[in-house]
Amino acid sequence: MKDKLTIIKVGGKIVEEEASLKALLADFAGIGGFKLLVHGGGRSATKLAADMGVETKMIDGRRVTDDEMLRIVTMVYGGLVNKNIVAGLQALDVDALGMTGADMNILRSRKRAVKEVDYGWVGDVESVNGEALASLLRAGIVPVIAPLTHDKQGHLLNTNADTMAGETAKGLAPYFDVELVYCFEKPGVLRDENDDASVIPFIDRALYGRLKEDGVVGGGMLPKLENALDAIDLGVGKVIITKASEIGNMTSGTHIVAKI
Ligand SMILES: Nc1ncnc2c1ncn2[C@@H]1O[C@H](COP(=O)(O)OP(=O)(O)O)[C@@H](O)[C@H]1O
Ligand SMILES: CC(=O)N[C@@H](CCC(=O)OP(=O)(O)O)C(=O)O
Repeated sequence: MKDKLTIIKVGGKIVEEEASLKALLADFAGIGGFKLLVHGGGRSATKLAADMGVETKMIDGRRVTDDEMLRIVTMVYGGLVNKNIVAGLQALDVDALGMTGADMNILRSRKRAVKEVDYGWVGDVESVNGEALASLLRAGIVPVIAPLTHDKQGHLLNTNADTMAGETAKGLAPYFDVELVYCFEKPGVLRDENDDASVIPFIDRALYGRLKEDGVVGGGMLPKLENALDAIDLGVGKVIITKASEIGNMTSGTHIVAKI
């Protein structure tokens, strides 16, 4: 039997506020066994960009990343957000190691081809060095991964943090029994975004198609659900989308399944 590994993805709204991040890190520190954290920080990047007079453009939950925006996201994700999380976890006696996809070549990607949209310096993941991550985990280290990848030609690429989490989970599935938790500020995927009691308990690919068509899910929820469904199809044992305060509770939130 494989050892259990818990992968937590935490995004923008939680990481940008000191109090919610602190609470999340304390809950993460309390998770037993092997664990890994993938973080976003989209909102912090948008804020810094605005302070610098740089406009943000998002399409289907993904950031259009020109030269200037790549510099901003590298500073925010690889620097500010990542290192604050690492310091916070070290204070809780979690032996965290902050990494981007370029470090140890853990996530290599290819610049997204221009079709209807030119996303600029955005990477689609091509390979995950699961072995390197597994050896870090087995050495007692807790990787903290920022949403940046590289193309092995010297370029960093901006990569959606939900994709980073899904790809990391798939890359580690041969080594561990992986549970992937996407956490955010709401209690799960909601039928009515303004009603926290309307959590959809199970979503499979067919239901996702209908929810997207009906406009029930949109924006940042699209990459989350697409990556969650891919992870379930490719060997990840369990995927849930839930509230940040519920990361230790694998029965909460929305469960992503192959078939309802
Ligand atoms: N049906 C839905 N249920 C819950 N959230 C939804 C739904 N549809 C769209 N969303 C939006 O998706 C957002 C989460 O995606 P995102 O902002 O990318 O989060 P994060 O940065 O935490 O990953 C929510 O804040 C919400 O506004
Ligand atoms: C290509 C792309 O969209 N990259 C994302 C990476 C950060 C992210 O996903 O952050 P959250 O999890 O906080 O949304 C972006 O720049 O917004």
